[in-house]
Amino acid sequence: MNNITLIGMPGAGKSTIGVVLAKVLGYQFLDSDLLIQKQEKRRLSEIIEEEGYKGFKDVENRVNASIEVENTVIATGGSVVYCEEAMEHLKSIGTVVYLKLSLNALSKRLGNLKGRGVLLREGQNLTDLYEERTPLYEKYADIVIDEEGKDLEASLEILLKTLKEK
Ligand SMILES: Nc1ncnc2c1ncn2[C@@H]1O[C@H](COP(=O)(O)OP(=O)(O)O)[C@@H](O)[C@H]1O
Ligand SMILES: O=C(O)C1=C[C@@H](OP(=O)(O)O)[C@@H](O)[C@H](O)C1
Ligand SMILES: [Mg+2]
Repeated sequence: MNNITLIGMPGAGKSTIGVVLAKVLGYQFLDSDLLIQKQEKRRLSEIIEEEGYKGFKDVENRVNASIEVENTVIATGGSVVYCEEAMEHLKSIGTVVYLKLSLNALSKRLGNLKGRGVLLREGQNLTDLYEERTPLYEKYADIVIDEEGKDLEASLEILLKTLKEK
């Protein structure tokens, strides 16, 4: 199926770039974080607070693994790469694009991680998270887009060019 799924660290621009990409391609746009909130009738922060780290991942896995769409840009939450079943499903319904940004650039872009609802285990910081997740983003990516030093327009341009060449 002809979908494009965006993965990457929180703050990489999955939601921001995703909606513009969908417009340019004439696709639908789906933010799977919002789908989780809709299905659970709770905000992400409430799910994390009430269900804990593992509970949130179970919800995230279930919701993402159940997405059935066509011609859609799907912006995922940064933690979806922990969900094996969901990732295999997303790979089976389209192209997975990793929006890659250095730790340095991300830390400038992101404010308070907890306040943003980033899924952190006890004692984990942004560096730990980056090191833990980078191999997973790379493992699942069909395409890697390096956003370093690029504004939104430049990132979008290279993404469109890469998709066309594929
Ligand atoms: N080149 C860029 N591409 C995408 N977003 C950018 C860029 N530069 C700055 N930003 C900002 O970074 C943030 C990305 O947030 P968001 O789209 O919510 O990311 P994600 O969904 O990956 O967590 C937004 O505030 C956006 O304005
Ligand atoms: O990376 C994370 O741990 C998370 C990122 C959030 O989405 P964004 O990646 O869109 O910020 C959201 O899914 C959730 O709060 C957990
Ligand atoms: Mg997002």
